[in-house]
Amino acid sequence: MCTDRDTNKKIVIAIDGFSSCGKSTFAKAIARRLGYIFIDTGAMYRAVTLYALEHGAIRSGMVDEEAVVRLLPDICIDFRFNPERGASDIYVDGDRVEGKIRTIEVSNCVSAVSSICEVRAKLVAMQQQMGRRRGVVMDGRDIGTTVFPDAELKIFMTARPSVRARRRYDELRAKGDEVSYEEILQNVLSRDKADMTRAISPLRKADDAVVLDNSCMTVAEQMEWFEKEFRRAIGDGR
Ligand SMILES: Nc1ncnc2c1ncn2[C@@H]1O[C@H](COP(=O)(O)OP(=O)(O)O)[C@@H](O)[C@H]1O
Ligand SMILES: Nc1ccn([C@@H]2O[C@H](COP(=O)(O)OP(=O)(O)O)[C@@H](O)[C@H]2O)c(=O)n1
Repeated sequence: MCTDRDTNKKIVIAIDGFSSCGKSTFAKAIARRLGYIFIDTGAMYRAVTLYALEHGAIRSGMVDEEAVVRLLPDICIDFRFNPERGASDIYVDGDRVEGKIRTIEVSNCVSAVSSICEVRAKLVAMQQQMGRRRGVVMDGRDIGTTVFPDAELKIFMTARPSVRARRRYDELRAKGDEVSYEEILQNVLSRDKADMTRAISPLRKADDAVVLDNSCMTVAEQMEWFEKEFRRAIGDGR
């Protein structure tokens, strides 16, 4: 284990990777371990998508990019710490939307919304502002490449698509969502493709990121792996 002395040096930890591989779960556990702030940037793209759905900028699954851009100045996003969850919940215009942003309807439109240049510019600026004092763990698709290219520790997460789809399926079914495994797998695969091939800040491993494939790892095993990487990042040779 690292000592308190080690953790005094606050760094930025960037976690990027494919959809549903456990980025937020891992990032949250790291933030708790270090007393850092955890920021789920995917939740921000999902919140914009939900707002667009609720304000007519997405109809029958078709995203009207110009309409989304027109709505952008009105979308007020913030995070508030929820002691019950031990993490922050996301709010839009003062409403807690945590439960509404993880539906399959939002998942099916979010990659199209996140490819819009103006959306990325607004959210990246907010993310950079939130991490300006360091001491943050941020997860997403472009944290190590675009948001914090100077992050001291960059982790690129992956897991087999079937494993990722199964995890997300189990999670949604446990919440009572009537989804099929096949529909979740298709969503995971199509989002990966869209996120990797978009023009602006596509999903890719930063050259200096370390890869974590957690297909066969428990969260506890991931934390053991993390301790070593963290010590390396803060320059503690033990
Ligand atoms: N190492 C793991 N082993 C098994 N299930 C996991 C693991 N990490 C995360 N999960 C589960 O997988 C699902 C997706 O995790 P999440 O952190 O939301 O992924 P992401 O942020 O990459 O979309 C959640 O239900 C979570 O509890
Ligand atoms: N930094 C980020 C984070 C998410 N996103 C987009 O937002 C979507 C949802 O992100 P997420 O992290 O909630 O996705 P899951 O891995 O939880 O399914 C992704 O599929 C991307 O299209 C992004 O473009 N850049």
